[in-house]
Amino acid sequence: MGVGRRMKKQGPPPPLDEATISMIKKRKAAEADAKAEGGKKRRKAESEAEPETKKLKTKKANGVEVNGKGKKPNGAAVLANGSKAEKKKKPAQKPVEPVPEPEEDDDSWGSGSAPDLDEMMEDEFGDLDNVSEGDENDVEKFDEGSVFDSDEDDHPREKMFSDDEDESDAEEKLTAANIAGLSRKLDEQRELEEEEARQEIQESAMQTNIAGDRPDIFGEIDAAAQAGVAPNMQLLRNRITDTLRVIGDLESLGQPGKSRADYLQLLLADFCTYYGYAPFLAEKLMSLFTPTEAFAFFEANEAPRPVVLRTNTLRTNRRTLAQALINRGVVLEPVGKWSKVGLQIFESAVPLGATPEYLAGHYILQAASSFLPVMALAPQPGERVLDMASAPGGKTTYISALMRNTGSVLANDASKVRAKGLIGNVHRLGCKNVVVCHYDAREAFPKILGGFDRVLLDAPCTGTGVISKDPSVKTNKTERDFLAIPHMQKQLLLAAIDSTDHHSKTGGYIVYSTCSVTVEENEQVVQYVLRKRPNVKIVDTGLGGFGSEGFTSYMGKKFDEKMRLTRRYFPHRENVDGFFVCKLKKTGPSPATGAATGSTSTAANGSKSDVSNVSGDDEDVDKTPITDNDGTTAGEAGFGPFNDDQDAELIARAERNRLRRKGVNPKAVLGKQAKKTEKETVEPTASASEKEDEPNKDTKNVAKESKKNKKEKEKKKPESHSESAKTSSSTSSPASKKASKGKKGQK
Ligand SMILES: C[S@@+](CC[C@H](N)C(=O)[O-])C[C@H]1O[C@@H](n2cnc3c(N)ncnc32)[C@H](O)[C@@H]1O
Repeated sequence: MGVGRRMKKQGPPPPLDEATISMIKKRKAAEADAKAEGGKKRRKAESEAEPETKKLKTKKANGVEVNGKGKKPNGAAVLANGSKAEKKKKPAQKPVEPVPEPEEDDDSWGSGSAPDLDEMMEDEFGDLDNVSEGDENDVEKFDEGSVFDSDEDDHPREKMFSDDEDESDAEEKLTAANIAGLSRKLDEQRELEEEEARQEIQESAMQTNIAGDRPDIFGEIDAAAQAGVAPNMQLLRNRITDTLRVIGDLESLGQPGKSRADYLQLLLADFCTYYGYAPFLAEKLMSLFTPTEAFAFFEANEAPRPVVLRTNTLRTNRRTLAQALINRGVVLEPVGKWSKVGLQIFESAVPLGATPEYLAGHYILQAASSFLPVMALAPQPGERVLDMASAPGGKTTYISALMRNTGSVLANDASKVRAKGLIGNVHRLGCKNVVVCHYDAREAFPKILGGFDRVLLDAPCTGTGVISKDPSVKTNKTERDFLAIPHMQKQLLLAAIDSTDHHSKTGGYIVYSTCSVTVEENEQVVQYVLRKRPNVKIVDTGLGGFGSEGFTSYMGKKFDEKMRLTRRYFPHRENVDGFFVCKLKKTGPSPATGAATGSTSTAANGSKSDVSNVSGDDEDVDKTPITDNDGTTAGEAGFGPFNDDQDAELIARAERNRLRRKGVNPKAVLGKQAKKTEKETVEPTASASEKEDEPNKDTKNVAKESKKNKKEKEKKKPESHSESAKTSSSTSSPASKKASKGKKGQK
């Protein structure tokens, strides 16, 4: 694994890793000091403290509650004892928190207020303990502050993260091996930073002509162009930094006759050459930032984001998983306080996609930013959730885990091939509440099914937030893509809204997300649906202060004021993939624009939903195939309507296999069944009418009466006899058929 680059600082602030590494470093140094003081001294201190320790040990070993945190298993006590010394260092080791958690009073550590025993025992995994040990207050506070819907306080909330909680404060400690690994990585990183600093000094030495002078940057370009040589990348980079400096102080550094626009144009051209972007895309991306920040963004796109995995709480918990992976030589850390299930990987001696834990579904490799839409969705146990564009299922399986395998998740993806990968993940991670289908979501929802409590639309997008993963985005997207893809996103989001049950007691929420940073695919899409669907409003994502606010204006366009409640994430700011998350609350039924097709939909709870067919919207739906981030085209894998015959054959085969597994001969059972069915289809009307007649004697009497009348009529009209006999034979039972045959024979 290319650790060096992953460990690299990627612009201020780098929340995912730096703070924790220095914390580990400090801890290691403190441990080394302690060691140097000598084992004897420590042993002496320990033997002095033994009576106290023993008491605590015995208490824990017996499962006695400590500070109301609930019983602990016997095995935990030994480790708890072992980690005592480190816990006392905790106040000095407080890591940077990208998302402040309301229940944690960080200042209390510094202000000298005495933390209680459990606080003393907290470490990086300490965020898990409060919940797992049944401290409901802390859980509720966490949920309100960082995950749950802002306006859901009326509803008693289920604790969302208890599944991923760990019990033993002792096991909170990373092993010595992990600490050593992290420390080694830190040393490497320090060397790398020193090298970078040396290079920067060299660079600035080369730029001596800048200081006080007005650098002739444009002249340099002309000279290079005249010489007809390929640009020297180092010089190009220098010119970028020079240009930025001039733009920052145009008055004293700008060339006479050159405007800010000239310098920006030059900067854009240099960005394109240096980083290899199509000019229109570089311009689009540049327009999101100040020139200096744009540089940081382009720079961050050149380095991979940290490798992160999500603990599958349906199978294990984060501490157990961390320990198992550490034992396999993986160097890791919790991803940050904002997530209780993420682990950031620094180094691994084994392929992370092939460990026994991976194969057993204990985790999924998933970008940190893609946790966020699911956290914003905040699915509740027992709900009906639709994941509209779900393959390969990173978010679906997280939804399923948060719902603790209850309720139902309909995981849809237009691509059949990708849906297969999704099925693989669903099985591996043990998600039993997921149903997979592959429709074009614009057509299928809510037409086929609607009335969901929550809908996630993690929309197909241009992928401008994940350029570090897929650099081809720099050149393979056209200006047309930035019209066609937002168009599709709008249609999908309308479908998502119309598929949501505004009456839902627990939900009525829609989360829209993309891994793109352009305004066209984010704020503009949301603004469009707000106009088309006045029955939705933007609500707080519940993701706290992590990320930046969405734009309320862009290039002269004004957006809804609440757009600031949406969240943007950038590689250079949060050190995660570029991402956009918006949460909407449905407040009333959608306008019935579906009248064009006259369709009504079935709600996920079986009732008829307030359908409004998206295709009935007053816009044309552009069905041009759109390429996904991975280069495949949605629906290219033969997406189409269900094939009933094919399905029947598949169902029959599955049934035969099921019987064989049970040791039953399918021919015997199915043969009998087939005969029975055949029999029933020959005489369906008679038997059905018999059954219908049974409960009501009056009906029987009426039937007898009418038979009598018929017979009388037949006697009166012998010429019509043969006809009525035909009719009766087609609807009567075999017995009556025999009788009628007999009569005929008699005749
Ligand atoms: C960003 S990816 C989804 C990633 C997924 N949510 C996850 O977390 O693993 C977008 C997905 O949308 C699917 N897609 C594209 N057009 C679609 C459509 N019209 N209806 C449903 N899905 C579509 C693509 O096949 C692709 O898998």
